Amino acid sequence: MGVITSRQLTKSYRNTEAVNQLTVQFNEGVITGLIGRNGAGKTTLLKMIAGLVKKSGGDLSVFGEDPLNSLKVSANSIFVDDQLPLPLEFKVKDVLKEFERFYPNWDIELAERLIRHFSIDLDALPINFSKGKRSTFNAIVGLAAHAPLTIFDEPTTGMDYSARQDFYRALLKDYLEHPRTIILSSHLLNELEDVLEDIVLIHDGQLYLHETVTSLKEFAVGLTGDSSELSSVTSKYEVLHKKDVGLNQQYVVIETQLEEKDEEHLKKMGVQITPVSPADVCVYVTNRENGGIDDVFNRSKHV
Ligand SMILES: Nc1ncnc2c1ncn2[C@@H]1O[C@H](COP(=O)(O)OP(=O)(O)OP(=O)(O)O)[C@@H](O)[C@H]1O
Repeated sequence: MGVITSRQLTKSYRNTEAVNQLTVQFNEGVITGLIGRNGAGKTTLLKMIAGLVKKSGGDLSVFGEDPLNSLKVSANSIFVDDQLPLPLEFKVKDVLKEFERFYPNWDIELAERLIRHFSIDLDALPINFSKGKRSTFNAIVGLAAHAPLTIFDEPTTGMDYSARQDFYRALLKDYLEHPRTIILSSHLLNELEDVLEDIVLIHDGQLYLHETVTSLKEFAVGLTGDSSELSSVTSKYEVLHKKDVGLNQQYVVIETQLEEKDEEHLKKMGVQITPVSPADVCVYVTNRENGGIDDVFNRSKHV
């Protein structure tokens, strides 16, 4: 079931269509990753969902209501990014106490346990935190709120690898204990694969794909081998990505799985067949029109 549905949703800023006629649904009780290149429209979309930004056109429904100025949406959701607006004089312990008033499901015990785990001082002023510490603190608040709709906009900005791994683990464990709808925007899909159930990929404000992580793992297949052998077979498939990897050798990524007879033929010809990670699929799908970075250096394409 879709807790959030948009139809032809648009947000324009002067000459930019940050979100462009986007029709998408986020499923209830699922952790969805919102993925997209820089400027794809992720933050704009998430802010519209949280009721923080006004749409320019189309329809958006969150818990059955237009989220802008909706008490139902603000009472049932939390939006976490790298800026948690707090009074300057608030210490960590003040924030934890204060949030109890705003979030009916606020889990102070979980917040305190996570604060201890991440070595955050209860008497510290969040305003003085380093970038990574601030993100960690905001992420803790986002988890402990146990809001039915929890939105994390690039929650791990500045966190070191170990803090990120701990956050993903905490997110998953807490979600299993308290299932709810979680949307998480990130550039680090390869780190998140095991946490996410669904992936929504947007590009230029539009929906590119909405798949489960499981099906995205089978979305494409990578082939490495002799260029002419490969082109004889791959011409009938949708090629997502191609690059030279040696003398007359290529790596080609095709959409969908190979037909059995093609697979047998390629294997006989010594072609290596490998899975393509969801993170790479997202990169290849959104690079389709621009080509890869190799094309920038391929002078013959620019003459
Ligand atoms: N307040 C604003 N005024 C003008 N343009 C804006 C504003 N907010 C966003 N944009 C533009 O809208 C587009 C989408 O921006 P948005 O921040 O939603 O992308 P994003 O996917 O979150 O990017 P990133 O991954 O870099 O954070 C960009 O071209 C951005 O410059």
